[in-house]
Amino acid sequence: MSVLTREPVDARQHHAEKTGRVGAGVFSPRQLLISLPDALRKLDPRHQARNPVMFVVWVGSVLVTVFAITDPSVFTVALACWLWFTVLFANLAEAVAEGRGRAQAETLRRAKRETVARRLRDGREESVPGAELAIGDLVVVEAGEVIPGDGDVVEGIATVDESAITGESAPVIRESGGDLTAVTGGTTVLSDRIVVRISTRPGESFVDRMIALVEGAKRQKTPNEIALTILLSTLTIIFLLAVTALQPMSIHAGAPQSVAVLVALLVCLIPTTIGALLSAIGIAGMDRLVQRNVLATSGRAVEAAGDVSTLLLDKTGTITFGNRRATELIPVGESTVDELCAAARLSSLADETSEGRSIVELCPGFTTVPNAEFVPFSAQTRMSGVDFDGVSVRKGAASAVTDWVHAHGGEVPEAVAAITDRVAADGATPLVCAELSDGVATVHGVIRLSDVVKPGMRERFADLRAMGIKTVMITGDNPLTAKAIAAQAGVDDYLAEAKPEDKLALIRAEQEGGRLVAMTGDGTNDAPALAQADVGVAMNTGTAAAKEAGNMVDLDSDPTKLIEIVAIGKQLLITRGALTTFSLANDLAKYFAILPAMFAAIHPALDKLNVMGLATPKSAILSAVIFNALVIVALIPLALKGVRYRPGGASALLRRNLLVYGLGGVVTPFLGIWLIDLLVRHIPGIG
Ligand SMILES: Nc1ncnc2c1ncn2[C@@H]1O[C@H](COP(=O)(O)OP(=O)(O)OP(=O)(O)O)[C@@H](O)[C@H]1O
Ligand SMILES: [K+]
Ligand SMILES: [Mg+2]
Repeated sequence: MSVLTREPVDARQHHAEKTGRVGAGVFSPRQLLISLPDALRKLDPRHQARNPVMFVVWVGSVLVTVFAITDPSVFTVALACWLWFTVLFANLAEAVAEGRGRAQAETLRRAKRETVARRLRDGREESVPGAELAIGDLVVVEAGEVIPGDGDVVEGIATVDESAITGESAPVIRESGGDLTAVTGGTTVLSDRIVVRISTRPGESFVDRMIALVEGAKRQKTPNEIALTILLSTLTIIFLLAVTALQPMSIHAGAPQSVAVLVALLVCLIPTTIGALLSAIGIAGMDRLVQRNVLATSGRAVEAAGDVSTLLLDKTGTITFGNRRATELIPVGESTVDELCAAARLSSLADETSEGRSIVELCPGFTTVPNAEFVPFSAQTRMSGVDFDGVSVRKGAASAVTDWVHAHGGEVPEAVAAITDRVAADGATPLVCAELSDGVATVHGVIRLSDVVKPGMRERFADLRAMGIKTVMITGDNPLTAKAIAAQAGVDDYLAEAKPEDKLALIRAEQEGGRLVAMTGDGTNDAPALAQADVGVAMNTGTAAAKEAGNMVDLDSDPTKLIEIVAIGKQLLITRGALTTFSLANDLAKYFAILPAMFAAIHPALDKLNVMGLATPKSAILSAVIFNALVIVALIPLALKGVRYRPGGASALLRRNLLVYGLGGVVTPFLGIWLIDLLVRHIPGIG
């Protein structure tokens, strides 16, 4: 089964082409033009009110426009225009960011086809529209048919084409039992026949939620965004008070200022750059995840990913390929290979897990057991088997079967421990097979389940270590196997014989230390832990319960995707920080442009502050406002693409960004305003 392998780079590019998803870094000026109508629509004050900083600019624009109409001059008209441009450019940033998601939503809508479902009722089949299915309904889907809704396969095995949602053309296998049961409405069955139990209401399906997500329809401010908005609003209020207080002082000094000039000063002082780009940065972060085939249900999860310090991965199917197969039978004591084979086969006849199926394949034969009562595998008991005619057969983890044999008064031969240790030391999983008949419990032998560590794991975990993230492997498997696989894969730590509640407890313990925990998983038994983790990434191949519990789904079902998710989260936080720094720093130069201009008439000494040698007070003020607006457009590409993130020490990164964006923020406006002034001074009535 190559279902879980991925050829990352080529496949993703191919995917981007196929689904029309634009690469995250690509930004073309054309997008600005396309998004213009949306940006104009966002001039609606109800929309502006959501962003306090830009709302102040909006109100200022209205005020200056009123003066430009009642008492027109070249200066006030130009000022009014550029104030409106400032608001428009901020809208444009958001509209461009949203526009990218809309293209993706369009592709997804195509996956939402009208379907006719073959519903099973009392053993009979009836045709109903896909939109009328209810949770719990059973539907039959055969080769060539579209799956009518999200659900879990409860019967059969089939290959499914999921390219409509993942963009990946290679078919995937979906089967009942085990951790590959989830199917998505809108995908197509390619071969065989499956029965699916519907798990979501129509209109709330996975594809519906994906569409809402990429369109940003349900986008809510994240906690960090809210905190930053409060900070920016506070600064805005302070500057508003300062500028208002300036007027009585100016009047007292004999140089009353026009409302237009006061508005210009205020707009230049308040943090408009970050205010304009904040929401675009958040949307772009989500978008970068979608580009990598990860869907997050909340922006909060993306942010948390940037601060994660511990990563929990399960072993089977995550670090290893997970298609554990029986490869060897080792009888012990009196038992022969044939006896072990027969017992192993019996205990696996109704075992729907891939392990169980592989045992039946390894031990062919015809067995019919009337009145058999099958005992399915559970992560709690770590055993599976069958009871019939007073005979019980069990196979399972060595410790579990040993306990079972002891409980029935039997003895486990000493050879068993040596064999299981040997098998486990290779990183394989030993299952012990035992039988209880006529009140006597006997061990038949050991089954070796082989599994292989995915390639490249060691390097990826080393990357995580460089990012300061600890990796912990958690597995239900025995300590020896766990140790062997942990060493092969290069994780920092491991927890063996973990039951679902142990996974949950481990996450809680890490979180108590104030650490943010990320976890990937696919099984129903992973669901509680996925829900508890700050970042819970469910594999798309996993069960519906796992996908419901987590706050992200990886369509590629690549557990190491978490490395990219963390990088995207970090990039989001860094971009926001860098542009905030730049925004606050670049307001500084504007004091030097505007304050001397305002008071040059009464305090000629202030002209010393006019270090840029700006032509006239009007040209100085207008140039500052124009620069303030243009810098927003200039930074849209950076806001969308994100500041580059390289794994490394956090303090080195902080120092570098302070230097680049802090110092850059101070210097750029001096240059920019000076250049704009060179042009503006030629406008009659200004220069
Ligand atoms: N079908 C099965 N029948 C009987 N025993 C099984 C079966 N599948 C697994 N086991 C035993 O139960 C143990 C626990 O399985 P479980 O699925 O909880 O964890 P795991 O798959 O080994 O690890 P992970 O948590 O990494 O997926 C296995 O290590 C194995 O010894
Ligand atoms: K500003
Ligand atoms: Mg498992």
